[in-house]
Amino acid sequence: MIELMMLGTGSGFSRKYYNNNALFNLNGYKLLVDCGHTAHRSLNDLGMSWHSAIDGILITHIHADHVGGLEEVALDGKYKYNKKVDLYIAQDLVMPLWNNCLQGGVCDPLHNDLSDFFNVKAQDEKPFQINGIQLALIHTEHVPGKKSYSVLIDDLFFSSDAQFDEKLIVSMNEKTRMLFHDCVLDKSPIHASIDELLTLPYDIQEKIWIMHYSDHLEEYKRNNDMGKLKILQQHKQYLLKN
Ligand SMILES: Nc1ccn([C@@H]2O[C@@H]3COP(=O)(O)O[C@H]3[C@H]2O)c(=O)n1
Ligand SMILES: [Zn+2]
Ligand SMILES: [Zn+2]
Repeated sequence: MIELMMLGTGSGFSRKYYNNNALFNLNGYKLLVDCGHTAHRSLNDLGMSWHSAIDGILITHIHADHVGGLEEVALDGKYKYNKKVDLYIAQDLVMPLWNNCLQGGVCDPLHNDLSDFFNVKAQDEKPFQINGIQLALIHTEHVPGKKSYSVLIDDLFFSSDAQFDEKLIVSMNEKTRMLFHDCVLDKSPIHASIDELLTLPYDIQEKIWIMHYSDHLEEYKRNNDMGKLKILQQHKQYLLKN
């Protein structure tokens, strides 16, 4: 069984839709894909809290809309709930996450390693399993020179933040049933844009759910053709597989 609830569907600096963070239920294991700085407010809006709502977190890359909520999980986990969640992350992001992001906020003389706060499950790009469901990280281009990953979850593709890569989308279309893709409404050198996604044939567009969009989505939709693309909505529960 796979369910999805987006804690947010907004672009990096969205005020309206919160950070693009995805709460998957994988046969009962609750995996949060990316934990940005709005994740806790979003959970609170739903009457939930990270310590009961999350078993593990997967991080795709180091931008605040994807990692900004981790400090609370680390500190609250250690000092309030005595709970360490699993942390799935590409091997080559472990040091950047610790050195350039979390260490300053959470370290003290007794706790100076990511594993003091999380059950770190570093991954390469080989498939791995969570609760009987296969996942794999796929290195994708986002900011030039900065490591970033998309994720395959069973027969679902989740881009996180990625440039438009037609070859990758075509190959993922063959392998997967649904594609969740970031989509900016203006041009961007680091994210797929709606104009780029609309160059894809209709049979591929039909399988794409856009996310990580700008706050003026509704206005854009009223005035522009969105082809066959579907819009992934914040706080809506999707049953993706029985
Ligand atoms: N080279 C870059 C790097 C970052 N950015 C902006 O910063 C945001 C960080 O989160 P994001 O969701 O990846 O979106 C990025 C851009 O808005 C950008 O516009 N150009
Ligand atoms: Zn982002
Ligand atoms: Zn990003």
